[in-house]
Amino acid sequence: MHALQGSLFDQADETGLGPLRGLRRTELGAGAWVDHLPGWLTGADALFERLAAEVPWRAERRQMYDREVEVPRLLAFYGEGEPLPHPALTTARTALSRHYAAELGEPFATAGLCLYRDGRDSVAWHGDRNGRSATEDTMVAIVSVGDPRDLTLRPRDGGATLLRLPLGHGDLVVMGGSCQRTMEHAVPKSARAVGPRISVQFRTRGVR
Ligand SMILES: O=C(O)CCC(=O)C(=O)O
Ligand SMILES: [Fe+2]
Repeated sequence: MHALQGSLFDQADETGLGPLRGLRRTELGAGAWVDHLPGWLTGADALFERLAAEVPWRAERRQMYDREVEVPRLLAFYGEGEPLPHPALTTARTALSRHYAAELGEPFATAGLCLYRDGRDSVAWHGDRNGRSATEDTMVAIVSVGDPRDLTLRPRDGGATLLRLPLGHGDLVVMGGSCQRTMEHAVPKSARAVGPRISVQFRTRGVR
């Protein structure tokens, strides 16, 4: 289940991290920004396979008006202090906490994981606004492995999509500043035939 089709290029056995100095920032206005670094991870195939096989993925249901619907992706969550499901994720979190220490003022603490099984899985427009992120600046750092999917961003108070970032195998994206309050993000469904993708979101304490 959820196996990678072998179409991806990165066959290194060990998952590793490149330097973060290649990060490029895009300002979105109103204090929101996005940092992007394609191909941060090497050996991303190995990470994908381990996560797909070993994370206790959960299907969730949510109330939508008068009916209960299946959330269109599988989920897992690792709270503060819980061991992460792959050592490369621990290394990644440490590297991100160090890189952003001065600007963020606190470490990344939790990891949310999503598994998009195919192009029908998605996440609808939203901000990660549960907790302090509803009122304070924060950062959400996302590591993406598996088939590429677009992350789209638009202003929360209306308006067209400002940015469409193709997130590929081993890529890093960081949403920062006011992004969770002033912008919304989504991973739209794809009509193309796409294989599975796993997203790992690192957040600070008290932010979901
Ligand atoms: O799949 C992604 O990279 C985004 C997931 C997301 O926005 C969320 O879980 O809050
Ligand atoms: Fe989100």
